[in-house]
Amino acid sequence: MSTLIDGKATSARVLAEVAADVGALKARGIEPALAVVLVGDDPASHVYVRNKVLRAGEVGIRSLEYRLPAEASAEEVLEVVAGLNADAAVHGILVQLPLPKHIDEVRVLQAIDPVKDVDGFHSENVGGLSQGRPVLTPCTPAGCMRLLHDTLGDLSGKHAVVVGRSNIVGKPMAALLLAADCSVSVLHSRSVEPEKLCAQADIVVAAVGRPRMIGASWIKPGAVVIDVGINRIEENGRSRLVGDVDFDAALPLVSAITPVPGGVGPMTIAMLMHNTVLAARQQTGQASQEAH
Ligand SMILES: Nc1nc2c(c(=O)[nH]1)N[C@@H](CN(C=O)c1ccc(C(=O)N[C@@H](CCC(=O)O)C(=O)O)cc1)CN2
Repeated sequence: MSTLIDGKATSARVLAEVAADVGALKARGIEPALAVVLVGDDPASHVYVRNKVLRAGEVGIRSLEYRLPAEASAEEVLEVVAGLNADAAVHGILVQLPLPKHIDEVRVLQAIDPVKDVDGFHSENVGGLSQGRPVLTPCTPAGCMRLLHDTLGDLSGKHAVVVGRSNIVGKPMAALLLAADCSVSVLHSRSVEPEKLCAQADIVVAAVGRPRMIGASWIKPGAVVIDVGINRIEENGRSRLVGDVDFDAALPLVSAITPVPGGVGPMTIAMLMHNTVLAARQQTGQASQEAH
């Protein structure tokens, strides 16, 4: 029988853990604070930022919002980031992506102090992740790992296939699976016969951004499937969200699968709160032994 991996329930557990950690920090006089920088008027980004601020409030994290117009210059964004880097009362900084096209994303992300980089996108954190150092880890892949550990326990020796090689998901996901002792293959647009490779996987992580691209022929019976895709499509005259995996085709084959929505998505924001607490601990000398 196939299990549905419930990201909403798992994210609620993560948020409850974070709230307890925040309470412990506050008892020592430390109030974790997260600054969110939003540039432009992408409607989805506005929803995500609103949800980040809401979740922060729910777990007791102080949040600060900086909204800049779509025509803001890179220098204006960098000035905001520099101010937040210099503010000792701010422990986490995130710049919501995507940025407007005229702003060099890498330049902005590299300007964030790596110890406050709660998205884990700075090259210092990216490099640390691939070296297995305890750094701040990108939230979506960290959320996928939590779902995988809760589903399978030890991942050691499993063959994991990551479909997609983005900097935000595919590459850090591969690094985390490798750190968990999986054998990892990363498939991308130039891969030859990708479905044949994918059909050998015990674990499939789909992060390509193409609605229902991964069908039944890609899935080994009994595999665990984590669908990172969030694609809005029109179907039967209605707008709806679907993943990168053809859920209905995969369901009878898999041992467990994340739905879209309600799978990986809610984990992203929960792990952001988790990272903010880690960052606050590290900056105030309360660091735990926890890595990613
Ligand atoms: N600075 C960042 N920018 C972006 C990130 C990121 O991690 N850091 N990730 C995405 C957007 N994102 C968070 O920012 C995000 C995406 C999706 C969800 C989510 O909960 N999805 C729900 C469905 C929501 C809906 O109805 O639209 C789900 O899948 O159940 C949360 C956060 C790009 N930018």
